[in-house]
Amino acid sequence: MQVYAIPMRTRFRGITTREGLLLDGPAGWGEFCPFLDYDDAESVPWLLSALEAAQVGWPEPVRDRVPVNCTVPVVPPQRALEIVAASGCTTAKVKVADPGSTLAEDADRVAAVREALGPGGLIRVDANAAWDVDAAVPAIQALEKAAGGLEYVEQPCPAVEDLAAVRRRVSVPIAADESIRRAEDPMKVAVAGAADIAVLKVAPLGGVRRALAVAEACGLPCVVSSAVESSVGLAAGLALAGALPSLEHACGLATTSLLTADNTSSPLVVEGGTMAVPRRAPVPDTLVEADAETTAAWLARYLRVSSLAQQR
Ligand SMILES: O=C(O)CCC(=O)C1=CC=C[C@@H](O)[C@@H]1C(=O)O
Ligand SMILES: [Mg+2]
Repeated sequence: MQVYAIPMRTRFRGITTREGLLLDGPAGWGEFCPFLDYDDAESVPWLLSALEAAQVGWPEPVRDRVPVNCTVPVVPPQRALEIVAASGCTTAKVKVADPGSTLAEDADRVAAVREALGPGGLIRVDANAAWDVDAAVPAIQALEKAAGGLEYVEQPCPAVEDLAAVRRRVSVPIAADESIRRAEDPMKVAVAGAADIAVLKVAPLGGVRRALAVAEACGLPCVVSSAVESSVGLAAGLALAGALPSLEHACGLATTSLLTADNTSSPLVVEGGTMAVPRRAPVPDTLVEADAETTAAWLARYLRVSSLAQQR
């Protein structure tokens, strides 16, 4: 068992260092890396996902490569343009509605992304549930105009009912993310007519097989998105994207670009806007080791969550 701490290139999801615990078994390596604001109960599916990778392995894929989007954090327009241009991707996801960014700054960021992609590229935005319905509608309309069209808007509001209300008032498709990965019942989204697309994150959903079951039950087109894991954990996201019966949208799996280093000398890389579907996770032979205090905290978290998982 190994604990890592990798500095990030820029602040993303409120963090500047990505930490996690790597564990291995007969099937290979898994990554247990719930964000620090997840409590022990919410961390159980993250552990189940890591154990699936280490002890069981993943279902057979139905494709060898998957299309991926590049991810644009809350950065100035010129930096956003550089990120997209360097990515080789034709789809970009832009973080918006961050406390540190105004709607005007978000609009400038998506306009710069459109300049980098050209008219044929696809732009999606992610508000991470920051708006209420009355703020979401005009904000989405403004961002759609600035972007010259949006593929979809991810989680504009917290509640499923609000997603449904926004969906009735805007022409941009709605993707559900937090309503899937942090929900007691991920199916509620489809039942409420709240989204056009389901965003699946393999770790919070408890592994590839559990995520495939959610995809089948919700009956929506799916996008697989990472939890900004190192390549060890990212492999599970690619395995999920590789095993989905249908895949109509680029996946948010090009996120090792947000990290300053990786835990392996065989990182999972983007080539021509796509990534290969691995059969096993890469071996962590270049671990970015965490300090003693961080290591002890993660080992203690692992033991607490393991105990909870065994009680299920
Ligand atoms: O989907 C992507 O392009 C990259 C992953 C990504 O956006 C996220 C990863 C983890 C948590 C969030 O910050 C964010 C998301 O909400 O999808
Ligand atoms: Mg999201």
